[in-house]
Amino acid sequence: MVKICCIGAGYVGGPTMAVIALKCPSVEVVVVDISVPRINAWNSDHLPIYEPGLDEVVQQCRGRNLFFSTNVEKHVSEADIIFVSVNTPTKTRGLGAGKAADLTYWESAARMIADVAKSDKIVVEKSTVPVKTAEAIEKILTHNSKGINYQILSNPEFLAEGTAIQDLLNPDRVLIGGRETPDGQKAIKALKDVYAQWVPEERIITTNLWSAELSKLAANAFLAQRISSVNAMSALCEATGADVSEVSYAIGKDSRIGPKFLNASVGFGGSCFQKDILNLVYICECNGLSEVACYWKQVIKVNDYQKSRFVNRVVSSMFNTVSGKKIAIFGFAFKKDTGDTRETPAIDVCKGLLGDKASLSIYDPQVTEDQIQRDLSMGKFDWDHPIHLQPVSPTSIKQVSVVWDPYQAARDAHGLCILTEWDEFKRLDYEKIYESMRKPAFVFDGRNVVDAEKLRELGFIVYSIGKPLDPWLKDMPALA
Ligand SMILES: NC(=O)C1=CN([C@@H]2O[C@H](COP(=O)(O)OP(=O)(O)OC[C@H]3O[C@@H](n4cnc5c(N)ncnc54)[C@H](O)[C@@H]3O)[C@@H](O)[C@H]2O)C=CC1
Ligand SMILES: O=C(O)[C@H]1O[C@H](OP(=O)(O)OP(=O)(O)OC[C@H]2O[C@@H](n3ccc(=O)[nH]c3=O)[C@H](O)[C@@H]2O)[C@H](O)[C@@H](O)[C@@H]1O
Repeated sequence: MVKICCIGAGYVGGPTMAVIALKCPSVEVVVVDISVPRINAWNSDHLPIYEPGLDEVVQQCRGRNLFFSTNVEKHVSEADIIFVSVNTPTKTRGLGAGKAADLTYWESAARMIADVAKSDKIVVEKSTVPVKTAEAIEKILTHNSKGINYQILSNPEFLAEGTAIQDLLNPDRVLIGGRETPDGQKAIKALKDVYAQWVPEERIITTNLWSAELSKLAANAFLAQRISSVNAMSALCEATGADVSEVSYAIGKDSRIGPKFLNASVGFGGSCFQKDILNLVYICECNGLSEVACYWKQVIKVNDYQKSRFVNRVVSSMFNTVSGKKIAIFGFAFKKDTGDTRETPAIDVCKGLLGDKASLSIYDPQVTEDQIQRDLSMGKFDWDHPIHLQPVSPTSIKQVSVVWDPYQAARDAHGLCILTEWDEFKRLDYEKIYESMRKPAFVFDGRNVVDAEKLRELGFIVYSIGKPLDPWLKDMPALA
């Protein structure tokens, strides 16, 4: 029986291994982590992450050929294939701070593998890493290899949160990079055999190591660039009276452009887009490609611009001050169908409003008060370290309350900001919400989920990203 061990039971390690276990009943899969609470949660009825369809997959396989354990060394030493899916945050100190990937967790995992391995191993990079990481890992593993043969493969993950199970069951492609030696090719085949149990052969792409590593960074950079492009257009739409949804539809009909990923928003979030682009920028700079670095940096600058543009709209529309005013925040997760708040645009928007002394009442169906308070008090990039290394108990911010009911969040509020596109926000009783709010009542839709015209008929003043402006807002221009 092939034995797989995955180091890192997070958003990638957990779902990915669950699907491998589901589709490969003859493979034993053990997911290990240094975080005891995380592993306990994986072994309970309340999984540590919210992902549609995940519970069912885990229920089918757990205890059969899928196991979760904190006994990292035992399972690593017994495995034939070791996936490494640990955090690769942005460095906050020292060389490359604010840009380069922090490979502390990767390096410690590699050193541990070297310490405990007693047989040949295929080590698979599942985390997103800088190009040439495999070379560094190879050095760590082979430096004191005790005659063990290590093959390093790059097998980046392309799943998106909220659709992870569907993405894993039916991926556009699986990418495997390896050495072009006979041993390297043998290792590629071993991993390919695992995926080939359910992924059609033509969707399994094999490349050299550096192409696979770079393809992951490039894919995220291209995706994020698309959002920054449409968000940049949204600003121009507001200035000219064009409607960004109509523009997106019209350009998306061109088969060379395509319709996906063209939704204007308050900005992209998530644990990876910003981190991976910063990493790409750093690699370009290290290779003397400053023009290329500047090009990609602009994607993040436009994203930051979009978030501050939104805050400025809120403040300027409400007579240039939100001091002491209650603002309801609908949605805190970085996108719908996930409880993940890493790098969510809601953090920057809330901080911007708090900076203008607003008092916030936040509702998100999947995010807890503790998480929101942590996010609003954590330093930049701190969120991407293992949970036991994050700041412990944040001092809670008094102007922030978190409620489990959107109607309660909106009661007596002057304005309402929609920051996540949860489907339920489309179905709320906005008449009831309007009645309970202070007047004039404002809605700032950062995701274009509500029907602005209907809300205007109810009496709201509505701002929708990239849409023709409400006459009220036209008179109150917001400069970012
Ligand atoms: N979240 C996502 O949707 C995607 C993430 N990625 C990449 O995958 C990697 C992992 O991301 P996530 O799963 O989101 O992170 P995560 O933070 O959810 O999970 C990482 C886990 O690794 C554990 N860990 C860290 N060092 C360890 C060690 N030495 N031994 C054992 N466990 C250790 C942590 O305790 C944590 O539970 C990152 O490089 C990320 O860029 C790639 C594609 C999608
Ligand atoms: O490397 C990663 O971590 C992953 O990053 C993204 O996945 P994810 O961040 O989970 O979610 P996306 O659906 O890509 O959304 C990212 C952000 O962009 C925003 N977005 C997305 C699409 C769009 O049209 N407009 C828009 O503002 C979302 O609301 C969200 O805040 C990529 O889509 C995955 O392929 C990749 O594996």
